[in-house]
Amino acid sequence: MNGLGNQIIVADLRGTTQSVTSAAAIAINNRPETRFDQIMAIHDPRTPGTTNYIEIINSDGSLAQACGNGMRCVVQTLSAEQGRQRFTFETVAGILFGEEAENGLITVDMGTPKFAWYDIPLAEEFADTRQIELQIGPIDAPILHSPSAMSIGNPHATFWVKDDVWSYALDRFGPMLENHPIFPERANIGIAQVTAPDRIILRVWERGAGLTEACGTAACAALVNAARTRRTGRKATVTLPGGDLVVEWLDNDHVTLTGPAEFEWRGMFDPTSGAWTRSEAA
Ligand SMILES: N[C@@H](CCC[C@H](N)C(=O)O)C(=O)O
Repeated sequence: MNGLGNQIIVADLRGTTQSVTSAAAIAINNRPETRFDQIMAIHDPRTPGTTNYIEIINSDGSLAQACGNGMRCVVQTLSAEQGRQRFTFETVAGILFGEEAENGLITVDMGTPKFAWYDIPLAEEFADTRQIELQIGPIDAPILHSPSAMSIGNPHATFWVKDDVWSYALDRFGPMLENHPIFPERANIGIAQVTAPDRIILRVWERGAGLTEACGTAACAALVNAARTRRTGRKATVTLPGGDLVVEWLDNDHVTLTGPAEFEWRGMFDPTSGAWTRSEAA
């Protein structure tokens, strides 16, 4: 599937006790026809009252706590299968809600943001994570500096720029920033330009996946970080290379993410041979 242009594999593991191993994820991603950003593995529910347990695997084989675009793909998959629109999921980060609207757009409630340095987590104490000390480039003329940091289940840093987000070599800076010692669990790195109180342009280097067409949790982080630094209001359209997402930070502190999700093809994966059999195109 794709969630606004990024490649998502939705793996149906219901009725099994299997999970996607790190080695299997790397092997699947090494095949050009099955490159992905994340695998969303759907499991049977573990907690009463939830629809399914969802496991999230990055293309480098690491586990992620949250994935906004992938969750929309999961909602789309289950709503096409079951004819119902509302779902309650459990992930390692907690309980999430997802809903498909009449117009086909999908909204996921991504839960509440966390700002304390130890919750993000950061390696050292910062009293105020709206602006942390981190920069790249010459000390007296940094190229990127003073990002806002937060967690929306997974760790994010949003760097603010006034000019074109495309003029920054994110493919070069991304790996350095993702793996900077200030982020003990690594981090997703966004470069954001606020163009109006309700509009943000965003590019993202994803932890464990690299440059992406779209990252839902980074869009949530950009809006929340923009609102808490008074750059925007609490609702904005976030434009990523793959298209637009609408993010809202509600009065009850939850953050919602709305956007599309599309099928590309369905198939069966044989873990022994590593081969896919395509059964149905979108
Ligand atoms: N593509 C995602 C985020 C996926 C997880 C991320 N790479 C991480 O490791 O935290 C999204 O749409 O939110």
